[in-house]
Amino acid sequence: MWNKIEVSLLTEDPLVIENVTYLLTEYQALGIEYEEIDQYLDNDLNLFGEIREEPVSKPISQSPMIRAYFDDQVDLNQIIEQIHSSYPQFKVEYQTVQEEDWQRNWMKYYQVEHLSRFIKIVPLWKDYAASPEEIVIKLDPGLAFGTGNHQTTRLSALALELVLRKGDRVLDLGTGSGILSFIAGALGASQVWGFDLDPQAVHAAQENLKIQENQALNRLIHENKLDFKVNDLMHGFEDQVDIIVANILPHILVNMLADAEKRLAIGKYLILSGILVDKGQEIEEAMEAYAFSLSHRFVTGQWLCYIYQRIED
Ligand SMILES: C[S@@+](CC[C@H](N)C(=O)[O-])C[C@H]1O[C@@H](n2cnc3c(N)ncnc32)[C@H](O)[C@@H]1O
Repeated sequence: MWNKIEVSLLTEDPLVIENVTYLLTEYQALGIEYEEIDQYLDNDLNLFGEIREEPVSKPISQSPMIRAYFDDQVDLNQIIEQIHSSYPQFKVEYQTVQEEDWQRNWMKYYQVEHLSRFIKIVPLWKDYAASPEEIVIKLDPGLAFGTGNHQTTRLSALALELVLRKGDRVLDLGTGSGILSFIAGALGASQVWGFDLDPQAVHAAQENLKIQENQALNRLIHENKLDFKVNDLMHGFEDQVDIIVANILPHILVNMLADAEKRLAIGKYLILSGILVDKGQEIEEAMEAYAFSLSHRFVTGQWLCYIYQRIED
């Protein structure tokens, strides 16, 4: 087992937290935690050790801190450089932590995620007494993006809950941990394909599939209706589906719209998530070139999720 590197990122600007979280996951962070740090400054320096224009003697409220963990094999300098080039306002510190300490912190951080009234994401090591109408997905959150604690996943899950009908065939692009594929399966999809460009994510999804089966959590999720594989978006995919769900960054999403139009019959749904509010217009303009009409637009915090419905050409 490798040791881990714990990277702490402190900012005075809470609005950039979600963006940086997204970046960190793209750089294969193994886990991400948030904390509100009390700032009691009794001198005239701000969080970054600079002289404040207006001296303060009373405690400054709270500042958000992100703590991300990486394997100590990663190129940390490159990651920090990339973060700083987009978000120079972050103060970054890091230290090496022992594997055991990391595990302990990690397990404390992950809790049951109540994605909706019905959909519950439960960390592998947690017990959860579900009521009969609840859907429980057990995941090992250490494996890939998609633990349920990111707003983009939550919005995609809500969109699936809204439009998925029993027997639907679903394509999940950028499957990560497989979370949306499992949700689709549990909601009654008859066949689910989960694709990801990252082989580690596909491996994680396959491992998480075994967890569902071993725990006999949900008889609707089983090997013969879920298929995970490495693929760039929906390249080479030739089946017709009822729903395509994709929680990926907008500049990647736009590359699959033409294929999505071909694989969805009239009345079927395209769910697009992973879109920062200020990128919404870009997606809406791109969608004008295709035979889709906007059915729903969900917003939470800084994130947007669209449900488009296929219409006649
Ligand atoms: C934000 S995560 C979403 C994970 C999960 N579906 C969820 O909703 O929590 C985005 C995933 O898209 C994958 N990805 C990025 N570019 C891709 C591409 N061109 N084709 C397929 N997957 C891609 C990443 O590897 C990552 O696992």
